[in-house]
Amino acid sequence: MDSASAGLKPSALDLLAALLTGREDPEGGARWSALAENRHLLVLLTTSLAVLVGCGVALLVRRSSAAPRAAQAPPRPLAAEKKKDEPDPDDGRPRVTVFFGTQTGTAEGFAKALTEEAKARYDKAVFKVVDLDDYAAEDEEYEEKLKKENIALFFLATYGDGEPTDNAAKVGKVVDQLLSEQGGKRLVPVGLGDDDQCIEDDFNAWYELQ
Ligand SMILES: Cc1cc2nc3c(=O)[nH]c(=O)nc-3n(C[C@H](O)[C@H](O)[C@H](O)COP(=O)(O)O)c2cc1C
Repeated sequence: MDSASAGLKPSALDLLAALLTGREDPEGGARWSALAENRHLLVLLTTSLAVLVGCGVALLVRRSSAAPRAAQAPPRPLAAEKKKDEPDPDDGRPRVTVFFGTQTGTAEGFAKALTEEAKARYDKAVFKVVDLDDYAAEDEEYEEKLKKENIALFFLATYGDGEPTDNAAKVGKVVDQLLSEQGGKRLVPVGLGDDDQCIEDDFNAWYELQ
């Protein structure tokens, strides 16, 4: 039994139910007249209804607009990107730096070929191929950094009268002397190639000696 049929004034819920269902029952007339009598309650109910509908629409809009944005910008991986000059973590493994000085890519190609082969053979060492131009900015910095190298290999092309390439200009001609001055020990003999013949054969001949 609802409040209307009990002869009581309709409750707010009764009125809301009537509004939502649009029901016209015998007692409905009494409900609507009660509504008309209480204009404040009517305003309150319609405002509440509008707010409810508004919240629902806002929720739908937020949900539908949030989905494509998430698809456009996938979350970045949490692991921090390694900076270019960040030192490698010292995990006790031998470190081999393979430098190249090149003008047209030949020396770089040999440096990378040897590194790939060495990586496959010695998986306990860490190999790094380095463009000499990117290694340091000043002569002193080259010396300081070279002192800290563990094992270093150099692939250097020469031009003119044995001149170094542009990217190796700072150390190319003096690297051998520089390293021996710093107490470096020669691990493998110097290999010389002559492009007038077949430089790949020269490289392979040196490589077979190792
Ligand atoms: C203009 C020019 C000058 C060169 N001068 C020399 C030289 O003096 N001594 C030498 O051994 N090779 C010389 N070369 C050969 C290069 O060193 C050789 O082609 C080398 O493989 C190029 O290496 P890159 O591609 O790494 O720069 C010269 C090549 C050119 C094009």
